[in-house]
Amino acid sequence: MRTVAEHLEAVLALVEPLPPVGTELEDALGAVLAQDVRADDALPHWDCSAMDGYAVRAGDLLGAGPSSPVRLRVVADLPAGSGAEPVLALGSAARIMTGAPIPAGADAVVPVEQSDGGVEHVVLTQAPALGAHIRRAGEDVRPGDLVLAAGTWLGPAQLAAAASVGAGRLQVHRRPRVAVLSTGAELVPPGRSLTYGQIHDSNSYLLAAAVREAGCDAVRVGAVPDDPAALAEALDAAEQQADLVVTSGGVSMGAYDVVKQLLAGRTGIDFVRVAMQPGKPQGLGRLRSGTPLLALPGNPVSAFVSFHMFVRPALRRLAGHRDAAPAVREALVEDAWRTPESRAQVMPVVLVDTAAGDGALRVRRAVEGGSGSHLVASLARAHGLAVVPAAVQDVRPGDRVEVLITAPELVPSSAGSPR
Ligand SMILES: Nc1nc2c(c(=O)[nH]1)N[C@H]1C(S)=C(S)[C@@H](COP(=O)(O)OP(=O)(O)OC[C@H]3O[C@@H](n4cnc5c(N)ncnc54)[C@H](O)[C@@H]3O)O[C@H]1N2
Ligand code: MOO
Repeated sequence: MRTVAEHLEAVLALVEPLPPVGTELEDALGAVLAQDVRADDALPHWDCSAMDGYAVRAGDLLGAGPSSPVRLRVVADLPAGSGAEPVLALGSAARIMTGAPIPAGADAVVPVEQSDGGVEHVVLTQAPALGAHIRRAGEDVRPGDLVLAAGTWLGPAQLAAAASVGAGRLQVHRRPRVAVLSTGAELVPPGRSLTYGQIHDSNSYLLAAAVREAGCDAVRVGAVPDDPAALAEALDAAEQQADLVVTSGGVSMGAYDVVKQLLAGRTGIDFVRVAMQPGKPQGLGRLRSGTPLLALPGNPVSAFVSFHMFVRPALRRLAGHRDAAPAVREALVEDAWRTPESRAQVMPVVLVDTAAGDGALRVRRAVEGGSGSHLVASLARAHGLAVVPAAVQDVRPGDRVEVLITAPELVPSSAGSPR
């Protein structure tokens, strides 16, 4: 048996970041940058006002106050976007709006609230400090600064940073495309009725959705029967249209384990046992045209766990993330359970509110008494997966575990921030 870390390394060796493509900023959400973004210009571009008010020479207002107002001539009106370049002589002011460039000669801004709001002349009742309410050029970014480094994930704030330095198009790693298929003679699509012995295919929905949630495109091929010829045909089609093929089922010891039957003899494909519960049997390798394949076990919880432990990191690497490991959070365990000997255990858990007030995340098993890899409907309750190392045999209340949050939207706000 190989360790989780060894298997993850073997999985990651199958994939590389996808090549860069040019994209409009608008379409780049969730992609990973394949270029550095630098600023040509300073940001702010020039000294500008942080308030709606009057640009002044502070020296004109020494001693100004509510009982000693000072009257200045207003020589310009400067809305944001104004290209005017007035010069303030002694005894003058410019009406200025937030974001407009500070005129030459001005060295402070007095907010409109400290004035009579005059248009030709203004009466000011405040002596501003030198530089008051002026945003300085280059405070945010200096010319030539690195704004976003290659490898950065692009969320809303990152797109705004790119936009602010004028980058309208970006080079990003192409979004991974993943073909998902499940295997099993017993599988029937949801929406159709079952005969005795049949079940509904949930894994192809589970895995396609997990792929999409990870920011990738999924082609859900659906269920393929336990027939090697049919599977060969489906895999040939899948590998032509995908950067990665993910299957579920048919990798264990059964007489009809079709994935293993078809692929076990092929060079470049291995079927291995990973010291992990659930998710012990795993297949991996390259299909005929070199497309990587990850063959996950068919039990739904095993497939879900395998996705988060192995497929998700592979997707992150394909997508261009420098760090393949998704973020984990440390949590305190509330209940107790035994774990299998010498195997890491990945337990579906919920985050709970204990009103302890110490800010720590606390978890309990999502299913009382069980880590059964067939408990697919119960899996829907879980907020995350606690990863218990192989060396641990007993998990006790108060123990610390690492938790991969898988459903942040389900976590009640009283349980603390899941992210
Ligand atoms: N003799 C042994 N039997 C089994 C072993 C073993 O070591 N020796 N390992 C067990 C473990 S652990 C797992 S995990 C499973 C993995 O089996 P397969 O990957 O071959 O999966 P299947 O046999 O095809 O299915 C297992 C289980 O999951 C259900 N299933 C399959 N696909 C779907 C789907 N798309 N949607 C919903 N449910 C699905 C299937 O009906 C089975 O109940 O092997 C153990 N056996
Ligand atoms: O390893 Mo299996 O994945 O326990 O159910």
